[in-house]
Amino acid sequence: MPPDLPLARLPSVLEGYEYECWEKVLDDSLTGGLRFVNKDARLSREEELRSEHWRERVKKLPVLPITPLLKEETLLRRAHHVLAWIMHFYIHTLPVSFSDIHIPPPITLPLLQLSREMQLPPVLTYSDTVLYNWGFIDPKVATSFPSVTGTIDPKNLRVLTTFTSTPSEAHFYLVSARMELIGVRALALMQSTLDELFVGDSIAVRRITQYLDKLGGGPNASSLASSRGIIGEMEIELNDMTTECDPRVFYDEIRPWFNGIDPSNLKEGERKWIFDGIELDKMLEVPNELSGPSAGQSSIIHALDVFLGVQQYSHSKNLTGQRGETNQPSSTSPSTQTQKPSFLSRMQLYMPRHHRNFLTHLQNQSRSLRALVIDTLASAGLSIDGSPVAGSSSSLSVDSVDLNDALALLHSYNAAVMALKSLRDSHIIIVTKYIIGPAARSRREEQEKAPQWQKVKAEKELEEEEMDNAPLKGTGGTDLAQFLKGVRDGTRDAIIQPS
Ligand code: HEM
Repeated sequence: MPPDLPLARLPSVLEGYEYECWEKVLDDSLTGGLRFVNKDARLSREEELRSEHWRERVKKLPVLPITPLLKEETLLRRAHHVLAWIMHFYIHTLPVSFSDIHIPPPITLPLLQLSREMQLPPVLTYSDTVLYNWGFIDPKVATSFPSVTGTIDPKNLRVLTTFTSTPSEAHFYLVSARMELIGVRALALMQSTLDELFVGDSIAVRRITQYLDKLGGGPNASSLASSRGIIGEMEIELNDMTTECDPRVFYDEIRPWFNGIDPSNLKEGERKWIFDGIELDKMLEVPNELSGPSAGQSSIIHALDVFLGVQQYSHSKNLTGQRGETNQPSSTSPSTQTQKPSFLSRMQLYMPRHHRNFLTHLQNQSRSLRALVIDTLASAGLSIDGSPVAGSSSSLSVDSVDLNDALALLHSYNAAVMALKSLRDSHIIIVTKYIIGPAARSRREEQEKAPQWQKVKAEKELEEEEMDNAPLKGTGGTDLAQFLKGVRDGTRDAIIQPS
């Protein structure tokens, strides 16, 4: 989460350019009751006209330069937020037709230029829907907290922009935002652990054990503020999704607005997105990453994976999220010939650039936590099952660690890994409730409506899909159930077991 409050509005005029017109068009999309359009949408004539009128206004916006926005990161973030929301509203309110979707130059040019500057795709991302999409309910209470993200009261957050103005949508973003806030404390513990790893002596081992207990609710966590640890707190927050986000509203009304496309692999019936006016700026390239937002683009859980040395099990390089793959550590997977980027590396493209850099920095640490655990066990005379263990760089020299200290470190480390696995268990339950279940319901309803000859065909298709490992797609085009279970099971496999 950014330590600064996200900008709720661009300045009306900046260096003589009126950015207020972008904000106004976004305001009107929010208050104008624009409806999502697909082949089943039944819009009244009045709704059609309203939506058409709004899109005409978008087309007539002036093409504004982004130079005045470059002087502050918060301006860039707000501008990306505003233009990406307008673009999704624009695309998803267009009448159904067979022709390509044309995004008008007043959106194309500044959005592509901003995205180039920010190294983000020109599409709605998790940072637009969560990281930079909040304000305080009560600014007075907020200012009584120091301006450090870890101390923001999660109950004092409100959402700035939604597609549907439903409480379900606001809650959907707020749960993620609160998880990010909890995660800020995890980042602080990671930092302290990295410092101790540098020292690497027996005192460092004891301190790291305590940090891990705070993170994962390990054996000594009962004496701490939260016996579930920080990862456990994140899981509790995730489970709070069900209190105010209605799965039906989420699946039918909210999620469709997030839809992006994979330009290199359009699905049947999907329309190409053409960025009109792109040729006017020679520096711009036709975008090839246009998936919609997904919490898979959050860096906090990936950071936990990398920090715990779990990612080579949970997110092997071969795990692309595409159909029919297994989640094996990359060195042992039979499918090394795959050219597709891994899920993790694709999602990183949608993260703010400094989040991406942070993950790379974590990954490139010469001293890893997992290696410390293994080396500490070795120094206490314990070995690990079987041949060399992935994650042991053996660059540490941990001398004469007491057996009890080594075991305490091991148990705390394993508890943190299991806490992450448990978080993923809960996530799978949530995804089942919010996507897999409703998708099955909607397929059944479609089938019931269909004439008899189509029913026979649909039944066959359903059977094929079952056999093909439930190939329901996630936001980022992942093969959902199989992918998420692979990540969860991979996390569990990272447990260290001394022989
Ligand atoms: C209704 C709530 C949620 C739904 C329906 C949902 C759905 C999904 C889906 C479909 C994926 C697969 C990747 C993709 O195709 O985008 C995914 C992955 C992921 N989601 Fe969620 N998600 C929800 C809430 C959250 C929250 C609140 C977080 C935490 C910030 C989160 C974190 C992740 C992560 C880290 C992944 C990558 C897989 C992994 O590392 O385990 N999700 N989610």
